[in-house]
Amino acid sequence: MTDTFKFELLGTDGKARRGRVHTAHGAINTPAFMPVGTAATVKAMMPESVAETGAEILLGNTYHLMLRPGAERIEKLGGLHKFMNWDKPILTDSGGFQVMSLAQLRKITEDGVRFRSHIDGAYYDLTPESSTEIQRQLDADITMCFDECPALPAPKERVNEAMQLSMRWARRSREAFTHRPGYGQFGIVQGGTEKDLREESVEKLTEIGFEGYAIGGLAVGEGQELMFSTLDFTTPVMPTDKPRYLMGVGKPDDLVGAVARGVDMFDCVLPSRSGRTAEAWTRRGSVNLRNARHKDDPRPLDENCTCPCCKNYSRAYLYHLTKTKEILGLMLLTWHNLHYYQELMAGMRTAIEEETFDKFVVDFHALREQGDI
Ligand SMILES: Nc1nc2c(CCNCC3CCCCC3)c3[nH]c(NCCc4ccccc4)nc3cc2c(=O)[nH]1
Repeated sequence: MTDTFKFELLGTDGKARRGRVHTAHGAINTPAFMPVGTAATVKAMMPESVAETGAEILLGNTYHLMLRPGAERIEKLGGLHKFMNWDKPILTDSGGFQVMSLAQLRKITEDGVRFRSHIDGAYYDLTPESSTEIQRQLDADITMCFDECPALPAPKERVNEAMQLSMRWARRSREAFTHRPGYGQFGIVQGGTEKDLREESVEKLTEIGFEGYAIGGLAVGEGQELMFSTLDFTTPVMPTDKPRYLMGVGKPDDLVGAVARGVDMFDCVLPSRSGRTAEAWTRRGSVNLRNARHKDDPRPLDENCTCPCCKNYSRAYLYHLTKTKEILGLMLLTWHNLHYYQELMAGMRTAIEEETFDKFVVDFHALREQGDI
């Protein structure tokens, strides 16, 4: 446990960084991948299994939890850590992004967002103040600013409007934040793929001052090349002594490319969601367990993987579980994918420490070109 929120930069290799974030509920080694626990659970996983994969922090979600079971209820029950039996750090997103992607109807005004719940059709409001308060009630170690993330492609004028609104909301979020030892709030850089807008957004957020800075507004349809080129001119102007969190990213090769461009933290539904759609991620690429070619295959998913799925089960068995829609299939594939993502991050942390990150990247891509896995 620690009493102050802080980021230690432990080493660098090129633009790649090795660090450690200290929070009220413990430390997070970076580069870090944060599994997503949308409705206070990482789907198909027990919390102790999530910890066993190596995850040191997971994500909760303001949008889902405010609708059901309600932030007040979770607060009364002792907060999200107790509610979901996870005693390590939790980061909660501010809900704005989920409103735009999930709610039936929504109206954005200067004050915030009014939306209709996708669950019961009732109307709700989310503002920088109410989002920040809900995240406090959830007792999140890391709170995200309330922002507006425009879908891409979008005209520069639209991207600028969303960025300027998000910067005004960032100041309101900061003013509503309750400073407590070990708890931090991250600003979210917006600006689409526009260099000048990204630079202005970083400038405005660092003027307000946060414990960390997220790069939002990406992984929304711009493609990997534009995402990487945006990182190329955004991370260099971000504070070096604070964590950088790229939101919603991503596939394994996205993670490697973004770490190489100076990103420290990531979250994505991909490893858990694809675990439920029978897609397994391995060091040699992805494997679709619905494919009949696995029907008689006695080999594990990945001979080199040490997860319970690869140690004890064959592809033939995983194919069987997939075809029969057995719950164990979801559990094993989710566990494998989260384990693989954590192994990938651990490998990058070691490579940066040993200053062999360039070789890590070469080996990572070479393995994936072999195909036929
Ligand atoms: N505030 C905020 N959040 C963003 C998010 C949500 C990050 N995940 C939260 C997490 C909380 C718990 C519930 C789940 C979500 C993003 N996700 C993506 N791409 C995802 C692209 C993607 C990747 C794989 C599958 C589907 C979609 N771009 C994002 C941009 C922003 C942004 O600017 N502002």
